[in-house]
Amino acid sequence: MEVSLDVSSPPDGVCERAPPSSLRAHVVWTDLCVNVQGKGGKPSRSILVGATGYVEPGSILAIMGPSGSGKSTLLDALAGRLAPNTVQTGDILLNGQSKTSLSYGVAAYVTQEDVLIGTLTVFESIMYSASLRLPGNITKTEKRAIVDRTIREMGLWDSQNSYVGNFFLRGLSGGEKRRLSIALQILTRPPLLLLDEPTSGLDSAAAYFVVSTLKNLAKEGCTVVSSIHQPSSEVFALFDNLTLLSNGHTIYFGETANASEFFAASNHPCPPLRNPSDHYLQIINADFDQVKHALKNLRVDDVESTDPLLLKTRKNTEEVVKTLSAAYQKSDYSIATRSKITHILSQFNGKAGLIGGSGSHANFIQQCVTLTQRSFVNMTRDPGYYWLRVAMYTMVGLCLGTIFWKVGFKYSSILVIENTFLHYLRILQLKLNGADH
Ligand SMILES: Nc1ncnc2c1ncn2[C@@H]1O[C@H](COP(=O)(O)OP(=O)(O)OP(=O)(O)O)[C@@H](O)[C@H]1O
Repeated sequence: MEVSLDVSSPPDGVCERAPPSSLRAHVVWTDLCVNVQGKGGKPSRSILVGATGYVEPGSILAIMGPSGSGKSTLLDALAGRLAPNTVQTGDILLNGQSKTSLSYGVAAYVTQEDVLIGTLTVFESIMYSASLRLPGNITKTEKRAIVDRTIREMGLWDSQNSYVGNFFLRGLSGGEKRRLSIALQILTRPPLLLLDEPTSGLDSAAAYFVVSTLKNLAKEGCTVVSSIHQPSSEVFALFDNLTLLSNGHTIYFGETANASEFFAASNHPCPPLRNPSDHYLQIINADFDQVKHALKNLRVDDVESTDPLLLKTRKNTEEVVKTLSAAYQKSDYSIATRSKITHILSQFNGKAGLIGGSGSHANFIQQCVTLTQRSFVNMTRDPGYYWLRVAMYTMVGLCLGTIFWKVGFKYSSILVIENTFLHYLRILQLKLNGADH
């Protein structure tokens, strides 16, 4: 996959639109549980168990864990967008107050799937989004500057005139689409930015670039929470805090740099020269049990010599997860997390700390004009959506039109039309009867 990073404008630059201090988001969650209701009398299933943590403006939190460990569930709970078949207990507080729903502009969420319009170029996608979401009172030049800066920040400068792409149209690579999705969300500099696997589909250089950009947004005062799969050691080191989940249980929450101490104290030290994030994930990923089993069946024992963690000496993951989770609950890291939460909440004691979004998006007319324009561009460029329909309706028009061709304007013309229909019906009936026999 080829990505073009605009090295002439490194991400650590512009802070013109950082959220003001009144719009900074301190988020804490305590004893957060999410259960999925069972269908047809089946018991409910826990997908997040007693998660406790915090994230502050200026810092970036990584949510890591094997597939199905509950990363997206935690992000969804923080964003208030859990599925209707789930039940949430525990507290999520935004600036000390219970968060029911977030005001417009407070939080932005980059989902795991890219939701983009394939017929627009990168520039158009960001420009239309800017017209819809930036305040109506900013000038065209300011808007253009914000769009250009966002394109540069996400390393999309060289491909700004490329189409996003769809079934009919070859467009951006998967990584570029991912960066465009992020660009659309950081455009408004939201106080709280949640991202579900923003680096999936990116190579290590592009992943580093994206996370560096997120880190710079955090430095501007944004609160960033991101789930991430298998980061390189350089990318991993960019995160300030880490929450490690396995099967919904918290294995670790705390400073990223302290995780190695915790694992060492729990008899799972990270071997020298190993990427720490790979090490933590290998220990808590039950899929490696199956790898071990499969390799044992294939008698591939010599793999043990290169990676003792994976084969004979590997303990059952379920046991390891239970031990680590219990060790974390009793550890100083868990105590430190709770006392930090108390400290954060004490800042908002008695104060109305719930931030409201700027609410400053384009007015109704501006939205209507932008959406109509975007829809027209989309329709005219999409052969499936527009041109095929034009062809289909022309054909239908011709078929119906020929029935009335030269029938005249007399009363008897109605009979001619009726007879024509009856004639067609008779042919149809005969054909059907013929098919029956
Ligand atoms: N609404 C739901 N209904 C039923 N099961 C759900 C629901 N949401 C999540 N789950 C289940 O909960 C578990 C955790 O899901 P989640 O999407 O949070 O995992 P994840 O760590 O983000 O995984 P991945 O890395 O593969 O995206 C999975 O087993 C998933 O099937």
